[in-house]
Amino acid sequence: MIRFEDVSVTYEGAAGPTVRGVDLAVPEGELVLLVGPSGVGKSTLLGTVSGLVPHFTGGTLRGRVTVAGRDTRTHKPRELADVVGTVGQDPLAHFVTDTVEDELAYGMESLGLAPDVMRRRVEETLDLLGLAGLRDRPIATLSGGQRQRVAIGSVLTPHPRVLVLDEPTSALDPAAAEEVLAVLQRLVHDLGTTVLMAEHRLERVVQYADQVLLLAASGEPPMLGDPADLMARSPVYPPVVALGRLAGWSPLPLTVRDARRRAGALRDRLADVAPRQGTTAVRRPERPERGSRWARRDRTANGTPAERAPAASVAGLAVRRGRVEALRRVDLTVTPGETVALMGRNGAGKSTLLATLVGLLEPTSGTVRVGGAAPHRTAPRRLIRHVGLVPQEPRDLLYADTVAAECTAADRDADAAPGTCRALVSELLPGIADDTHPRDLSEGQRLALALAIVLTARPPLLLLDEPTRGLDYAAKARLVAILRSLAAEGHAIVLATHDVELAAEIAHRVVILADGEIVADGPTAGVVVSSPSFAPQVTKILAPREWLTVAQVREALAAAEGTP
Ligand SMILES: Nc1ncnc2c1ncn2[C@@H]1O[C@H](COP(=O)(O)OP(=O)(O)OP(=O)(O)O)[C@@H](O)[C@H]1O
Ligand SMILES: Nc1ncnc2c1ncn2[C@@H]1O[C@H](COP(=O)(O)OP(=O)(O)OP(=O)(O)O)[C@@H](O)[C@H]1O
Repeated sequence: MIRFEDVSVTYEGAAGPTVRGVDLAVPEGELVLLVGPSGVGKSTLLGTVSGLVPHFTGGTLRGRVTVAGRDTRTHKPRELADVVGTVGQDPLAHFVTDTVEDELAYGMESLGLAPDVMRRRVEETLDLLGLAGLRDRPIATLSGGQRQRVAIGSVLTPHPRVLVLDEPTSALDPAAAEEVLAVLQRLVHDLGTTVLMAEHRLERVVQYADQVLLLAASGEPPMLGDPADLMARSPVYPPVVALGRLAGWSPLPLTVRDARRRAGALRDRLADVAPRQGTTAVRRPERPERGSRWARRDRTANGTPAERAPAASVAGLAVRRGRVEALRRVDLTVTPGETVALMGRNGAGKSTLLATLVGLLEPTSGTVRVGGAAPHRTAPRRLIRHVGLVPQEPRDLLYADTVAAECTAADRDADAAPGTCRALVSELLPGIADDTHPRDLSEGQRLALALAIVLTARPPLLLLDEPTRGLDYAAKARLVAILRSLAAEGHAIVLATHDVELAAEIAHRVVILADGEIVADGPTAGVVVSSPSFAPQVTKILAPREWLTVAQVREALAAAEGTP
């Protein structure tokens, strides 16, 4: 259905091709999962199928890509619209109309479908993706995950034969992600739709893949094959595979269910060991990790010793956004050194709470204090000494023309030593060039830059909205290390996330929001272990014992082998 014939893409100014030697075919009626580290060229390869590369991105495409027999170089994206539906990483860039219902109908209108067909498909899609309650809403008022659902819905309604999806579940809550993947699988099985999808959170998707297309390193030819075979050699793999590799299981299980069946012997080996809380950040580190730039200072960002006064306190908070009561009766205290994961369904109010803590929204009632000040009444230049937010859309933070200029501005705004921000970028994700336009960065690279800009000011309260969108496992591990040493130094961290694996690794505490209210608040293991949606893979595999991460299991096995 999709044919790549000796394809390579070289962007202007790049030393060599970003993707090279792609010569393979994606068969009709299969779901093929594109896997690889951040910045390796996954979006680029997807773009050659939808025609966005090189028509919109620039660069040179060599070789030939055909979709249902049409050459994507000689057909403009809109001439492919009847066969290919594309969802990019940034849903906002994709919307053409103002409301949910119009957006779902738009693609069909441009293809000239009959009004009754359009009507029926819009209704079907609203139900399928849980959007019925939002049908009249202006898109501008939707939460991140709600937008992503609309973007997916809008490409489903015309029933294209091929779907090209770039991280379609990155902003979705765990249950919504499962629903969307089940819908896609049904299209593949029942209608013979062909799906080519890139995704970093392999724990969510690998079990749905008929084949995996692995881009292991930039410029290396990709490999197409059986998911379990390729997971055995891939540099990126989900926790279930990490556990399988650790335990020496072959073939590697890709689902929690398969892993549970194999886990008997592993459970026996772990029977006499209690999960140590120290491997995850559940127990606060007693001293900063050595060797990290983050640990060099033993005082908080504003130069005072870490104090025990709360980094943030919220009492009786309500926030109304238009017609929506986004938060109600919220009480929350975050102390220095504590990492809190804010979880909950799409639209539950997580971003609203972060925006209120950073003064972007005003409380409708109740009080919010950050470092003793009311954020919405504090001047931004003063506020950055207390609190910093990495927004869900890192783009919102980026204004300059180059990575270097962004970093210079960040150093200046934060009164940090020149080079501070740039060093952070390299620490998070090596290999980002100084003169790159932030627009041309890959999603993961852009997040690394936004994060570095905020961290430059070393705010005592650090807020992160979906910080692992677009990050591969290695970048995520580096982020975890950085956040842990910040917490150890006394920074308070609140992260809104759908990434249950991240919460298990790093959070001392999990707060679950539902419909604007806090419905659970407690130590991570206690909150996530009993939840089918929020439990990480290792927990599900080794239940009823409270193991959370592969790192915990690895440490326990090493200790058990070390003892006679
Ligand atoms: N329009 C462009 N002009 C120049 N360079 C680009 C452009 N688009 C992407 N690049 C570069 O090409 C490389 C691959 O980017 P791409 O977005 O394809 O990676 P990716 O594998 O999708 O990454 P991620 O997982 O972070 O989304 C990156 O180094 C990026 O900076
Ligand atoms: N500008 C706005 N006007 C009206 N309603 C809004 C506006 N922004 C957000 N909302 C609504 O407020 C509610 C909370 O949104 P919020 O973005 O805080 O959710 P969230 O938990 O961060 O969701 P997600 O996981 O999808 O990012 C949602 O129902 C959303 O549709």
